[in-house]
Amino acid sequence: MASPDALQTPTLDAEAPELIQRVTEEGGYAFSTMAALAAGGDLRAAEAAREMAWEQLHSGPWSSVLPVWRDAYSMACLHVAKAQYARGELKEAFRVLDMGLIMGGTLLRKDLDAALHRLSAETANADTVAAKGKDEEEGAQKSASGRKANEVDEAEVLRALPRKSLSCSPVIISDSMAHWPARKKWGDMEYLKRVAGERTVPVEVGKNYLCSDWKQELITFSEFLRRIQSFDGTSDDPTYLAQHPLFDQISDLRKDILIPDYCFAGGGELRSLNAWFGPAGTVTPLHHDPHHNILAQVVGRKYVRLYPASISEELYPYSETMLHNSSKVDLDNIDETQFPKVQELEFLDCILEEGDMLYIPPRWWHYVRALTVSYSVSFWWSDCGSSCPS
Ligand SMILES: O=C(O)CCC(=O)C(=O)O
Ligand SMILES: [Fe+2]
Repeated sequence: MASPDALQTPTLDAEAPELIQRVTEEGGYAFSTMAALAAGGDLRAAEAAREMAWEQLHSGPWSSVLPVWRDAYSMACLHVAKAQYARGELKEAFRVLDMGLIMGGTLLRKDLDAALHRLSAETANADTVAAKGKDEEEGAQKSASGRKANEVDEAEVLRALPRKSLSCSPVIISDSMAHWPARKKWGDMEYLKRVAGERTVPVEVGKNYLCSDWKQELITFSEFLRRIQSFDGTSDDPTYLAQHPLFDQISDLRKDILIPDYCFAGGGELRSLNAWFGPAGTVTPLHHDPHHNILAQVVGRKYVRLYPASISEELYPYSETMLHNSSKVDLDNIDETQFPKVQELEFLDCILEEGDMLYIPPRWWHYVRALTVSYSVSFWWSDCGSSCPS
């Protein structure tokens, strides 16, 4: 049951008049009227305001959405959640606040976080028990060189990468995260359900993001964990919580990880922390990123294949702007007529074991396949000009 006192929203209370003024200047008269009613606790007005802001967020490409509408969306979410909370509708309030964090602007983030914190504390003792499943383990198979990426010769590649300090080459860093609380806690589904079960997260469903039937969904973390447990690799497509800033969204999970010191070497600046959680069989197709990356393997194992930035043209990057950092080559099923030389290209590969971190230099191509249920965290950072040669 919700406690009688309301969810506190100090930033909203302070910023509301100016925010409403700015929305009105952008023509959002109806929104402003509804927001004013919502401030008095009117749930239907709050929902109407949220709908209006949602429409604005979907009125064109994301980059053209005015920031004021993103803040307006957060504002409406806070009003909806407050009204739901007052009615004891805690699950609904969780979802709405998470939507505010995922889709909204930065202005009211503190209030969204504080409200979620309050809800989490109140539901901490809720019954979250469910059957614990077995991790799916995909056996690595022996094969000749020029093998497909899903045919891993474990003996050959295991720990094939050199172990040394960070350089311009990929390197595995072992035994550097034993002290992370996540290493002990995340193996326990009940813990994850307890701290994040009610939270809404964006997930990807499909073979991989380059496939036509790939889609995105918003589901609760509990539902996500249920899908991981029940995924058998045959009937459905895997659900992948991929490249999501989960730790900005769920502060309890952020407490479980530590930023590796390497990310600050050379005066670098941290760019993003992302979660990559999923069942065995998720694939991130061959692509490259502009930043330095430490991919930390907290739970489970992953196969990673890497090609240097210097051979980019031989990997047939897409020409479209959105996909220019992805390769047209499907490493799981290489089309040899279209890409005859790819089999001959040299690559590095490894199995990233639980507790390992992999340093991936900027613009190095990488393909990643989960061999078991897998929870990884990536840390992207930029340096100050002394970048590795491409
Ligand atoms: O783990 C994965 O599936 C992909 C990770 C990745 O591409 C990255 O960290 O940049
Ligand atoms: Fe990547």
